[in-house]
Amino acid sequence: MSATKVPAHLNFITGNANKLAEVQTILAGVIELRSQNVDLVEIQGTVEEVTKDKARRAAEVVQGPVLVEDTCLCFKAMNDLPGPYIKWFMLSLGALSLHKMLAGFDDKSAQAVCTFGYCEGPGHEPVLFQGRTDGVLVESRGSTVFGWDSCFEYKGQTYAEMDKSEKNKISHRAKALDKLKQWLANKVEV
Ligand SMILES: O=c1nc[nH]c2c1ncn2[C@H]1C[C@H](O)[C@@H](COP(=O)(O)OP(=O)(O)OP(=O)(O)O)O1
Ligand SMILES: [Mg+2]
Repeated sequence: MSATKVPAHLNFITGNANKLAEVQTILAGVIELRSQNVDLVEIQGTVEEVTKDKARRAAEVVQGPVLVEDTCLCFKAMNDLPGPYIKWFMLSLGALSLHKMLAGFDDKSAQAVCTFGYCEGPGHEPVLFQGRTDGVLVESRGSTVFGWDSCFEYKGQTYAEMDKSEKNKISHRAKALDKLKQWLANKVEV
């Protein structure tokens, strides 16, 4: 694999305004963040495969360096499904019914997984940065503005019940971005 150069700015390709807002906040003062809204095809596979493919497609579309991100919600009782397919369950069930997916199971453990992929350009191998946060799936509590935030409880509070600044300290996304920041700071070539 050829070495990936650490970029001077990032071009975050996403169709999700809530993700973008969190990433902007977390990376403020660290690196310049630009963004483009591109609806990318998402393949089936492991989250690593999905994110790498997303990064390669985005790099092809913009013909340059890109950052993408894929978010999973994994239920222990379902051996980590829905995982990368959580988006489709959210679109069908909505935040108010999502908890019913585990109605038949005692184990409500859930893990939020965020995987960023940075690709230097068409033909380059993407670099991945992943963060995971453990919680439980609960009946919706709090604002339903952002995906399953109101259904994912961490230490007694759902993501939707926390202040944004609190979520951004412990979230799957913050943990993944910590790794990205380290990579930027150390200028480690992967
Ligand atoms: O922190 C989060 N808190 C609550 N819900 C979240 C979070 N992060 C993503 N989500 C939702 C959005 C989508 O229903 C699914 C991930 O799907 P995912 O393909 O990664 O996101 P997306 O299609 O909305 O945007 P993108 O254009 O970046 O692919 O989980
Ligand atoms: Mg998506």
